[in-house]
Amino acid sequence: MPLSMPQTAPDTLTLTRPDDWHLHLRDGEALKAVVGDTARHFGRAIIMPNLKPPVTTTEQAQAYHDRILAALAATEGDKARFTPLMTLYLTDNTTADEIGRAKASGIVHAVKLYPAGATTNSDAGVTDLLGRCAAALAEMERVGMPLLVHGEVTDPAIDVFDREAVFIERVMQPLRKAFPALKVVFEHITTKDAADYVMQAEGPVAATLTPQHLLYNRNAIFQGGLQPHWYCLPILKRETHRQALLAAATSGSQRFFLGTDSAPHARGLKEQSCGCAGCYTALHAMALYATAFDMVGKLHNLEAFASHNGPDFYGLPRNSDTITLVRESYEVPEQLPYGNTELVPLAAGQTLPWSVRD
Ligand SMILES: NC(=O)N[C@@H](CC(=O)O)C(=O)O
Ligand SMILES: [Zn+2]
Ligand SMILES: [Zn+2]
Repeated sequence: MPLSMPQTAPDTLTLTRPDDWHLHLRDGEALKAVVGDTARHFGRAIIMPNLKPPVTTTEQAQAYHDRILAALAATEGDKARFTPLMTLYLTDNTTADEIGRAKASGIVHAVKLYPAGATTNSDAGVTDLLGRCAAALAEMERVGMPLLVHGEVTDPAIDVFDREAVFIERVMQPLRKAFPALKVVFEHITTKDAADYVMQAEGPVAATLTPQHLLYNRNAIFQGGLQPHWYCLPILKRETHRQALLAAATSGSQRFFLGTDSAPHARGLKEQSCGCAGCYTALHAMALYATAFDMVGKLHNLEAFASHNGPDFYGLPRNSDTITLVRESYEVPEQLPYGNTELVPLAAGQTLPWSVRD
């Protein structure tokens, strides 16, 4: 066989233990229900701060961190192994001092921008980034604290499918011009526009990609009827975007890494007249990502995406142990317990070609 022929895809794949760089764990009973799913396969996760009320101070982040570890200890999870990496929710009132405290804490690893009104629990979000948050951003740039961005404009005149692309010109470019050394992660990108922007931008910019945006296009939301469990924000886009995202994720570029955006909502809150946005993937994220990488013959680039690029960008050590993926079918459960209700995972009832050897 000539050397240039693609290698036959393997049936087992051992990789450095991955991390999840974008995760919603919620709080209380919901937290207890889901934290074990992430801790089973991932070493660390960046914990989103969009609780009610949001996590806006280092003190609140410390308390939330401790609740996560307590919830983990109360499940069968291994407390010593999983590390929650905390974030602060940026508001119009976040001070440079608060950024200093966050940096000094050692447990807060990033600050999250939610444009006000863009997504779940974003009411307290930022109304005017450069106008209101310049002092906080300057301090973040100075101390090397990454800004994580939900990149959608909220202008009602902009079509919901165009909100990410318009965000690049209206917010991302002015932000990066004003703070060129600020580390920025364009979270859960969903368009070719965002993938191209991140690939070509100068300076410390990266992006996370979810399994749903690599595997599905917007047809999934309407397949045979309205499918609320495929509804998340930013919303799934057309097939050309999915292909561009999958190409970026599997390219080997260091700028793209794993962030599930696993976002649990009780079944009843998704299956109602006004359903919540968010897909639950913590349980089977690695099986979903392996399926996506395998589809384009790029399993050999999964380890960089899942386990290397994230810690390298954040300036953290890579994990030292491993997990093993096997080409054995995995049946996604129809539902999972969630406090006194239930949770429907993404692709519930379907069979995936890959699973994690537990
Ligand atoms: N992705 C989602 O659709 N929902 C997230 C919020 C977010 O990440 O935008 C949630 O908290 O439910
Ligand atoms: Zn978001
Ligand atoms: Zn999210």
